[in-house]
Amino acid sequence: KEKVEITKEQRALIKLIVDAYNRHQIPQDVAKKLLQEQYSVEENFLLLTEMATSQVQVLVEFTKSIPGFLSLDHEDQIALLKGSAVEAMFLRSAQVFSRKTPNGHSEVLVERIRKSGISEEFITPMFNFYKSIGELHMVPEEQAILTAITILTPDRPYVKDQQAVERLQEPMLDVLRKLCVLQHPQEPQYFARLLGRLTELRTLNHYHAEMLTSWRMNDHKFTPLLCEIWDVQ
Ligand SMILES: COc1ccc(-c2nc3ccccc3n2[C@H](C(=O)Nc2c(C)cccc2C)C2CCCCC2)c(OC)c1
Repeated sequence: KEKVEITKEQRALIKLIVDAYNRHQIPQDVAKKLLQEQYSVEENFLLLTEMATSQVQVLVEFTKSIPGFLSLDHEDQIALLKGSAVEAMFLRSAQVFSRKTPNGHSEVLVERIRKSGISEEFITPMFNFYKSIGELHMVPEEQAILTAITILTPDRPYVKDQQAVERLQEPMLDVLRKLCVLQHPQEPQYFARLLGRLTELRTLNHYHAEMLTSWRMNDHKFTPLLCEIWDVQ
């Protein structure tokens, strides 16, 4: 049985990524806000665009802390951020969703999201994803490194030097694989299941623009940053 060991360098990499991930957290009060009261469809849409806008700003700061990212070609840096922002948002939403909200409250959260204004057809795939993330019971290290791996996806549109991105993603994949083996010894397939979530995440990418434009209200306003990141307006 191969003895899995995290090297000193890998421990330093984990610490660097986790610190950056914790440093750049958006106010987690969105779930609390949602539990407090029922908002109108318009208020929910505004809350969503505010949350998404601040999430993109947080994502940029987190990404800048990934070793080697700032040495990539500048246009490739933009392509990686643009290509992963929506996935990072859903990953973050899934983590907020599956965080231990006091029991009984998660039904309230589910109801609030169901009635938020999002079109019926997107609720099932979105909740399926949140549930599949929740079932993994990821530890914070895994969440932070999985987000870094999502950002460092070499085959995003318009990335020119994919090899350079692969060289940054590989050490992250290696350290995540070791973490999974050490944190979930009973589940040898845990690492594979974790990566499988990234595939599910990409499918949410396809719907996200329509999720927004089909929000049950008229004249959807987006911030300039969101127009950049989301394929809307
Ligand atoms: C594109 O369509 C989406 C995207 C995300 C959600 C979403 N899933 C959530 C799960 C738990 C808690 C809140 C959740 N959100 C929204 C939110 O803010 N997500 C969020 C963001 C955006 C950034 C950082 C962090 C988070 C949590 C609430 C926005 C206000 C209406 C209700 C959803 C969504 O719900 C209908 C539709």
